[in-house]
Amino acid sequence: MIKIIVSGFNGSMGQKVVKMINDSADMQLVGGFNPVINDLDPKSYGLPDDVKIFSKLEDINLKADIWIDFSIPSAVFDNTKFAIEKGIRPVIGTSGMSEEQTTILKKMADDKNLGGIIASNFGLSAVLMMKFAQTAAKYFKESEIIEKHHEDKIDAPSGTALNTARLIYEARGNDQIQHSSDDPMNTRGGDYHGTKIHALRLPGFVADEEVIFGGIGETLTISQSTTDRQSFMTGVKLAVHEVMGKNQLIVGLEKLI
Ligand SMILES: NC(=O)C1=CN([C@@H]2O[C@H](COP(=O)(O)OP(=O)(O)OC[C@H]3O[C@@H](n4cnc5c(N)ncnc54)[C@H](OP(=O)(O)O)[C@@H]3O)[C@@H](O)[C@H]2O)C=CC1
Ligand SMILES: O=C(O)C1=N[C@H](C(=O)O)C[C@H](O)C1
Repeated sequence: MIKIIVSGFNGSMGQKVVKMINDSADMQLVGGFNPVINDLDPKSYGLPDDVKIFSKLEDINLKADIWIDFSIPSAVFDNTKFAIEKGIRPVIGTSGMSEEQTTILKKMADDKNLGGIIASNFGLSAVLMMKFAQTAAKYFKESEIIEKHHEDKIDAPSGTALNTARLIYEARGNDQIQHSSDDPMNTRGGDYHGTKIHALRLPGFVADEEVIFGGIGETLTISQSTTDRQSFMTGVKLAVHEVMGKNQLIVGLEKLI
């Protein structure tokens, strides 16, 4: 049985993850973490009595195999550091970590031979979009990204958009167009590794992304649309199983599928 703690267990994603665990024969929810709550009674969240709810990292004293994190950008680094220090394999979906923070966490986990994953997106359509964009990047030197999310999303641009831009950059190698600085009205988006990113936050969206490549006399658009957060659960479940057999921290679900 794979014993799991869910950080952000009562959020939009956390609730889907809790259901996914409860529906899986080989997984067991042992703990939930959220420092914003006062009520530590599992029954208040519709959870069985044997699930322990924590509001302080230092109180977490459970034996667990996996730490799943869908919390907030400002907390995810410390949460993941805590899990790695405790020898709990991190499966991290929370966005907003810098490349430097990811590098630090990867080194910490790798030094302990601890499996884990940080994935900007657990959805199949987004992961395939990133893979296709990597292929297209070899043939088109210019690209821009438009990402569209619900109005409650804290961070911009999205982790997926940043990861897409980074993968495009890696695929191009040195063959990279350099952009001049942003125009004064800042209507041209932010530049990340040579790809401009435009972030929309509007009611009506869950999570969409378009990667647009421009060439001489032609454009190529790769787009994906998320209409239900349930779509992320296949990837989260796969990640949980995969990291149980790994001894390093993987960055990106595209490395596993
Ligand atoms: N990788 C992927 O595939 C996906 C990633 N995400 C990312 O996951 C994160 C969560 O998204 P979503 O569920 O929509 O957001 P929600 O706001 O619905 O959920 C976040 C939860 O975390 C709680 N929380 C606040 N502070 C902390 C903390 N320090 N530690 C643990 N939990 C905390 C919040 O509590 P309270 O509400 O009480 O403040 C809330 O319950 C975001 O960063 C989002 O970008 C989302 C979808 C897919
Ligand atoms: O906040 C969200 O909703 C999502 N966040 C992730 C991101 O920042 O890319 C993944 C997906 O886009 C949904």
